[in-house]
Amino acid sequence: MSEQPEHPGQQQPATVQQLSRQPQQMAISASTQELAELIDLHLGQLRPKEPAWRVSDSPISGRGIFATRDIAKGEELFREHTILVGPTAHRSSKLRTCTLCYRLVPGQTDAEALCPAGCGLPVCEECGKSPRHKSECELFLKWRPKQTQRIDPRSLRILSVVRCFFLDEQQRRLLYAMQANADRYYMKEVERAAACFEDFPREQQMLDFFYRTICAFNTNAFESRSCVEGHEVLIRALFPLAGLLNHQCTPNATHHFEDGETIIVCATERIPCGAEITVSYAKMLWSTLARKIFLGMTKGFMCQCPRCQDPTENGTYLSALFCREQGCRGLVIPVQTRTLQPDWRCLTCENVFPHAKMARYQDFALNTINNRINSCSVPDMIHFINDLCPRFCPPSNYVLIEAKLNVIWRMTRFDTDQYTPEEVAHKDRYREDILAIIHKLGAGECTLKKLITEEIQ
Ligand SMILES: C[S@@+](CC[C@H](N)C(=O)[O-])C[C@H]1O[C@@H](n2cnc3c(N)ncnc32)[C@H](O)[C@@H]1O
Repeated sequence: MSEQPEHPGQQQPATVQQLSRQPQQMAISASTQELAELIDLHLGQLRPKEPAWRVSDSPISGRGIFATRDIAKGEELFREHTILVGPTAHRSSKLRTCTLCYRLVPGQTDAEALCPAGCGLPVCEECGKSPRHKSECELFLKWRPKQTQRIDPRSLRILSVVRCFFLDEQQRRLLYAMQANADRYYMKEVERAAACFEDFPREQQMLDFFYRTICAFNTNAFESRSCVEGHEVLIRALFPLAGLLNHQCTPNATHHFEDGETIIVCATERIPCGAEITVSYAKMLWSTLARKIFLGMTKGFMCQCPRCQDPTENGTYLSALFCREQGCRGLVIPVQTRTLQPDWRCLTCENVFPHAKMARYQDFALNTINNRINSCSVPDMIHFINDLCPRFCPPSNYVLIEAKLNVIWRMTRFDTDQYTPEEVAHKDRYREDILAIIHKLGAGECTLKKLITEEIQ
């Protein structure tokens, strides 16, 4: 459920193997009814008097959220505070960010940003005096951090998990009522954190508690990007209600963050009474195979939604590649929809091609276009999209669409006035192309549409 998933790539054999083993789910300690009650308590004042939704068992998977009346397009469905949150602590992020208010801590060095008590957590002067930091500081001090002059991303990342210590009884029940897909690999996060302390807890019960929390994070968490005093903050957060939203590739709802710790879910389409409310965990414009690989690898399921079952993807042909038969430049699309290694058929000459061959063409397009995205200026990118790509990639193919999106982002977010009128006209045309795809997919007022029409930044 992350905001900007990384591209899953295509057809590495390991991926296919990984996908064939479904993750085991850890025991869930509450019935759907109990879960619904715990969620009501968790929402507190944010629970509307008459919610437009209810929690119930889902035909898609496990539990889900359903409309209790007709919901209008664009309507806000709910807003919710997180129960567990902390910095993602990616190496690329600014680590000198206060762990409570997320402001950049003044100073030039890590040492200046770290809590003077030696707990190893960056914290601003004000938050350093708060009872919340005091309890976290005491716990980290007890474990004896090895690094006291440098911020260690491994110990910073475990903070969101360690915060499960400070949940009250009711919140713990809620945490244990959330789905948690097990994967022994997740234990690595605990091991990496343990290496940062002299006395990290070793008791099995404690390690199990951390492990389950990490599994709940990896199954349900949102990675939110927000802007605090002009600097970008990346945090991962668990929202028990939003975490119940199941996935559809063309969903009827979307989310955004008010601040990193509050999520807002809105309808992108009219949702009839009784329908399940869904969001997308993958990028809207990826091809079906790219989405399948990503969802299989990160969430352990194969989506069976209507879009996944339509080889034309509502006539968008996001997967299409060129036919390489002599004299034919028809569009080739995957035939079967329930496999990761479909046959592909040309819509013009009707020849059928094995997946391995088409996967090579797709990989070539992906790598070539990604290399350009990473190395080209905007004018070069426009020339590449308009004049070179059409030689090897149909205009409908999703990697070419991603390249157009990249040009739009760069032209609207950075140095907006340095482009020629022709370049701006190309950008506007790309935007129209993408809006037409969003329309064909039936994606309504999705976040992507709002982003490219600059309704939101
Ligand atoms: C964030 S949870 C969604 C809520 C979950 N259904 C529950 O009962 O708590 C994500 C998990 O739900 C399941 N899921 C969500 N969407 C799905 C879909 N379209 N098809 C199959 N499983 C899905 C997968 O097991 C996934 O790992």
